[in-house]
Amino acid sequence: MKHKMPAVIFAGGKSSRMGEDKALLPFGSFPTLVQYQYERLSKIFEKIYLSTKSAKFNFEAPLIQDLYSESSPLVGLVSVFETLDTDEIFILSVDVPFIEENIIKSILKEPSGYDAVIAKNKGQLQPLCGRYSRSILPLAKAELERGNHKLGILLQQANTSYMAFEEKKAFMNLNHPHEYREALKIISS
Ligand SMILES: Nc1nc2c(ncn2[C@@H]2O[C@H](COP(=O)(O)OP(=O)(O)OP(=O)(O)O)[C@@H](O)[C@H]2O)c(=O)[nH]1
Ligand SMILES: [Mg+2]
Repeated sequence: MKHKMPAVIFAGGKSSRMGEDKALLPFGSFPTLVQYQYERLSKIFEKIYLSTKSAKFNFEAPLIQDLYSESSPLVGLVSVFETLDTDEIFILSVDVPFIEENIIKSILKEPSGYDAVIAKNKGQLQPLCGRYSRSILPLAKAELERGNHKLGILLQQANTSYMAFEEKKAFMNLNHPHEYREALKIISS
């Protein structure tokens, strides 16, 4: 059975390190990385939204547009809770194509009651792979108003549960062109 908690793919960044919009890069057998992530999450979640600044995608999917002009995942997070009428969401970044179903499912199994349940891989925080509750919104909004966009700091202040993983590849993050090229080799092998 698919999970009722909505999932949101964050895909509204500037991709300044990639040099072109990474959400729209071809990936695997899909025309874009965002569609690849969307299809994978569709196996787990009933409903998936795309968090973005603009309607830039070439396939049908529900969008949540940013309500603020600054650029950061925090802007996406606040906009999601101010748009959707839902208590909890699962967030995944568009640029982690090798994230595994069992990682997501183990995060979903954690009891609720936290402001956030976030993956930590080899000690490194993965703020865009985790569950967020609406209870984090006042703190998130205050940080946004202060211009402090660091999710790590928000999570430190919140009642956050961290789930430890020791994965080699699953959290590989595509920020630079060489990381995209490496990911293309992995997906085609
Ligand atoms: N909705 C939304 N998503 C964002 C925003 N800024 C970043 N993201 C997403 O958050 C995720 C992680 O951000 P980064 O890896 O830093 O991506 P980025 O900001 O596009 O890339 P850089 O410009 O190289 O930092 C990516 O999936 C981005 O698409 C934003 O302002 N709004
Ligand atoms: Mg960024």
